[in-house]
Amino acid sequence: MSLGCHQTFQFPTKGKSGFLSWNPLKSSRLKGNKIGGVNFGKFESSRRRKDISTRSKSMLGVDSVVEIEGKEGVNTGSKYDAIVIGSGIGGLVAATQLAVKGAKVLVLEKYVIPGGSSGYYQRDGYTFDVGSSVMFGFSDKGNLNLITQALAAVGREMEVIPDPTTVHFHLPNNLSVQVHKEYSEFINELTSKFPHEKEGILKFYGECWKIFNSLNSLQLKSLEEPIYLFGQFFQKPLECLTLAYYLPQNAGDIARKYIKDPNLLSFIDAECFIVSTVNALRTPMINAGMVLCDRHFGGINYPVGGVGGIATSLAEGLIDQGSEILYKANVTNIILDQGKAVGVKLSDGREFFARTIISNATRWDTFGKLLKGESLPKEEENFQKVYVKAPSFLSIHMGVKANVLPPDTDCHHFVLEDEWTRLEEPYGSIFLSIPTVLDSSLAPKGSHILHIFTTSPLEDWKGLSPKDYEAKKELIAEEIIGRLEKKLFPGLKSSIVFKEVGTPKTHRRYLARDMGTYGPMPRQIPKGLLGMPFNTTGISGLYCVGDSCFPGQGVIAVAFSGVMCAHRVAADIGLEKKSPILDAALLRLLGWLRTLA
Ligand SMILES: NC(=O)c1ccc[n+]([C@@H]2O[C@H](COP(=O)([O-])OP(=O)(O)OC[C@H]3O[C@@H](n4cnc5c(N)ncnc54)[C@H](O)[C@@H]3O)[C@@H](O)[C@H]2O)c1
Ligand SMILES: CC(C)=CCC/C(C)=C/C=C/C(C)=C/C=C/C(C)=C/C=C/C=C(C)/C=C/C=C(C)/C=C/C=C(\C)CCC=C(C)C
Repeated sequence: MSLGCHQTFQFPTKGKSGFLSWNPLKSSRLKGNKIGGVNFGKFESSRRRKDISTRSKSMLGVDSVVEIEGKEGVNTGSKYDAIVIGSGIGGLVAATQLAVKGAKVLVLEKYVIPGGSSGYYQRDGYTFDVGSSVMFGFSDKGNLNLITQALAAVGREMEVIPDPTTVHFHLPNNLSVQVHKEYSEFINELTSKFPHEKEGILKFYGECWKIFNSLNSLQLKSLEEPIYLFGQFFQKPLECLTLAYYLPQNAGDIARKYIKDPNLLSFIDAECFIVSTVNALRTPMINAGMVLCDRHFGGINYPVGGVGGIATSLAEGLIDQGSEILYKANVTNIILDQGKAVGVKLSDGREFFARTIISNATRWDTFGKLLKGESLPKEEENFQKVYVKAPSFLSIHMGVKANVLPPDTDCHHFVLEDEWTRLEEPYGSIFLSIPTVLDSSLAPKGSHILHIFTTSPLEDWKGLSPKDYEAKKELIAEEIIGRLEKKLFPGLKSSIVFKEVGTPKTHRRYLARDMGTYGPMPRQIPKGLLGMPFNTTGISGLYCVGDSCFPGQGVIAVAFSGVMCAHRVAADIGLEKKSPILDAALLRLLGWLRTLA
């Protein structure tokens, strides 16, 4: 796979057989369980898979089909009930949830494997996670374990390794805080650093628990579907009112009600920054409540074999349901007919049609690139007024000699050494994950993986000659590694046995995200989550899913957006209950609420 002189960061490698050499099945199991009255056991699905795959392949007659399999859909007009553009976790969850409801779905993915920023790649015996290795929503309890539930819906489960510490913070003034899985241990640790703020700490995190417990008590479906929404209000009025109360609020304001110490407030900024790329004053309280408690409730669990196994398992599960996924399928246009989205066109000229189109590309890509020549719908104008693209990032994937890590090193670290003001600056904060602390099978014996990343704008990498680009990558990587050597691991530089650096250009190219963006971030102080659009769009038949939809960035967040999207689409194509009159009223109300943000 040649990437041209601007990229050294290559995604999955091929094994001797010519197939992708990583076998996620070593960590993903097919469950022969009953879901929705249908048995999704192995025999049934593989039999169905066999006869369909031949038919679909000859129908398309193309070599670039990596997997394309299907069955007759429930639709009458188009061959598909839904086309999903992109196979990030958001797209895959929407696709699989629709498929288990009985829809026939086609997922079109530009790259050669599923997962997007939750994908993987392999080099020299290492399996690297492309993006974050911190998995929320992957436990075996509650209603918020959306990753576990998404896999189970298509008869899959993955073996996971619980992480005893979500993250180890290394902050200015030598403040070191380990976020233990046990809530009481975390609170003891934090209050030992800020004894004068014990009450404030308990009150702030206590409010987070109020939100988490309310969320965890609901059955999560589309907030744009009135029969479900009003039903939840009826069944759980207190919980729904609690969530409605917090919906327009931000974590920083609530923290300031109880906490005065500026260092502790900065710590809460760092807590929020790692999940929203902005400080607490700009982080929606609902999102803060979700992540600051899930890590203690269900805990952070790492999938054996790497994060890439989640997407691979979902894609396999989708096929088992008789739906299809096509790789190397770069969608360049969404086709409209009398203002309704009816199909897509690929860069190689092929066209596919469906009753609905779901875009897992960012809203900037969807409306800026895929809908050519259309004026921006009012809703999208509002979105772009409230949200901007967060910067991209620089990632360093390294293999190091195992003995450079002290015993009991934690898996995830966040480093900001000297000045709190550098938190949100490019290259200011460093994220570090060492997934081999939990799963040693990801690296050759005697070595560890270090995945280091830091925010970096695409502008920094524009207009450079190939030589200068390479030199800049080396220089910045050297500086970041030097900081980690000084702060955490003496001797780090000399222990490196493998190193690959990805820049915002790499992320733009491989994740197909405009400017390589990390996701949306509020332009100014937002009204919590109020301004974040859900899944319907101003174009009939077109839906969005992923991190530029409610509730925003994060694998668990996009999984929720996938669940919501599938429910709304299923109602619109007749697979779930729907009330056109209530729909129109709710969608108008939600549209109006967003204008208040
Ligand atoms: N380092 C990190 O931790 C990191 C980096 C970026 C994003 N993220 C997180 O990952 C999640 C994003 O998930 P997501 O589901 O929104 O999307 P995603 O960006 O992970 O996946 C989108 C997928 O759509 C494909 N795609 C885009 N445009 C396409 C086109 N025109 N034709 C065909 N395929 C196309 C891409 O190749 C990609 O596979 C969020 O949680 C985000 O915050 C994490
Ligand atoms: C409709 C209306 C108007 C109203 C009504 C009321 C109600 C009922 C409401 C409801 C609501 C809801 C349901 C909501 C929900 C929400 C959710 C689920 C959310 C979620 C979220 C999540 C998130 C945000 C997540 C995130 C995460 C992330 C981003 C992560 C990341 C990570 C990383 C980056 C890593 C780090 C690393 C180191 C440190 C190394």
